Amino acid sequence: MKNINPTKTAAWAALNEHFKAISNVTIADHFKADSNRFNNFSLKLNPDFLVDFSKNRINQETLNLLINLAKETDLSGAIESMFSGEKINVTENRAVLHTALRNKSNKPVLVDGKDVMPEVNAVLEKMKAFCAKIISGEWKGYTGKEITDVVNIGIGGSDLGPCMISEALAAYRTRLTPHFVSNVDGTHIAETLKKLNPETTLFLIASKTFTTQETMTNAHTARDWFLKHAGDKAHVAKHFAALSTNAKAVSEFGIDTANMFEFWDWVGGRYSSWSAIGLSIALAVGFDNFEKLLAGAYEMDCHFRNTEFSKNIPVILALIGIWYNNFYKFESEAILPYDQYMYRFPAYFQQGNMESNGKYIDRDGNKVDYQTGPIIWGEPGTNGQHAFYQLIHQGTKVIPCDFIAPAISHNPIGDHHAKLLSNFFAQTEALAFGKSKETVIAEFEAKGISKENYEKLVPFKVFEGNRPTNSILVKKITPETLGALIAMYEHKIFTQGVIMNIFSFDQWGVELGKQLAGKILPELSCQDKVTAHDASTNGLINFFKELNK
Ligand SMILES: O=P(O)(O)OC[C@H]1O[C@@H](O)[C@H](O)[C@@H](O)[C@@H]1O
Repeated sequence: MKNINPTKTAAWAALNEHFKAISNVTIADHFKADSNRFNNFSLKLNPDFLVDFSKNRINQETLNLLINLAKETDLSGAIESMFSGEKINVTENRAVLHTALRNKSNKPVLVDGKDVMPEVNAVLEKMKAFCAKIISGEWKGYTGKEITDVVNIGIGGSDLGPCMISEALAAYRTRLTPHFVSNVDGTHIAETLKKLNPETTLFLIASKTFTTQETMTNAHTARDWFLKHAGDKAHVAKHFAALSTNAKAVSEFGIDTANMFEFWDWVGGRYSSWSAIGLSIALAVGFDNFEKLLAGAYEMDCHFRNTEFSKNIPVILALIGIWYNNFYKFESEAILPYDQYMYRFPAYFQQGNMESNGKYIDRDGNKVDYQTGPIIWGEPGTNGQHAFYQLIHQGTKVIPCDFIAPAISHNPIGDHHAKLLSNFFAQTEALAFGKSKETVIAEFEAKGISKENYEKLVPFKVFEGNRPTNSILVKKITPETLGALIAMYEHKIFTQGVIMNIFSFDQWGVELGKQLAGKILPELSCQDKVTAHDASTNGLINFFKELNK
């Protein structure tokens, strides 16, 4: 990958000039100027997957210049570097190959001259055989009963993806009930264990490193709970499996390596749901659906790798994001799924995006003087409408939003879905086009309300509009569609990281807190007052100790 400061490119200078010329042009103006705007500013991955980006503050010139930026920063070269297994995660000296995990072409992908596909396929086969045994009931617990519940114990990338995907595909559930324990707060595991019978529970200890404090603490608590009931340590093999890159730590924990599902250091934690970390997904929705998820992601991978930038969905979404974050200085983006099953999707990409691109050091080790990753947040529609959309419509901050919806519901009850989707369509229309003072007045007058009664209310009821959105409308949230959607955001994040000249696949920013927590932990149980920290931290720790006396 070439290290190019995006702000030093000719495209950036041209974008600056273009921004001055266009910043007062509204989304409504853009629609007036182009009667074919919907067709010109929307793309399809396939007949069932549409991305409409027409309700943005862009015109063709904006896109052309942004595409020049992608070309000048060598996005094409970077895409090939990633897919072909180059060690683009430089600070950890690793390749970045979540795409190999769903490489349905099975064409070789080389890391250090060795094809990774045979290992990838072997683990998939092992997962498939394991799922078949557990789901069919052939696998029995220590008292001879079938497994009924699967508890994934992991955190971050070893939790958010498995949980989000298992929930998003809940309509495809097998007979197994999945549970997810992540927080080191004892409440999380305690409340989960209350619902479980040790005779019929399978624990998956999901940790790339198998050293993460939260996960190992929860794993030990789960094992103690299990052994309290089962007694004999020999029974652990029937009830614990590990998903990890660290075979040594797995066997030290006491899990038979026959029950270990391996992945590799070239799979980033937040990109690992496609690997053995996805075992809880495969158990929850069936291995065939897990494979369909991979196939959907592969479709998006091929689109991303082979499509020219002007028609490339993740690239276009990434460029629009850069445009807002850097030129308009809009700081956050909301992801708003109009699908209840997808309720964890925003949280998933909060990690996906913010842990990947929340960085102020560029690939040369210098502090950047431009914006890198945005703040990502969101909730499912329509709940958000009755909570925070007020600010999106009339606040002083502009928040570009992605609206995501399926045309067909898994639960077609009465007119629920029509109502849901009418809101989905209405919101992006309202955000883009708003409501003028004239319309507000006309509405009052149509109701026969006198001017002196409505006059003071008018400013509050005006919506200035011009709030940007993307709409992603798919036929149904199937495993394939979900796989494609996830891969779409992954590649958007990758594209932004490449252009912003940062390393998207490390996460050094999470280390300092862990390091300090490690120092503080023994201080919490010692008798003496602590004095080693700043006045605030000392004061807080000492007050905590007092409260615990
Ligand atoms: O899978 P592991 O090794 O337990 O790591 C879990 C998480 O640990 C966090 O510290 C990292 O920031 C995440 O990226 C990672 O997903």
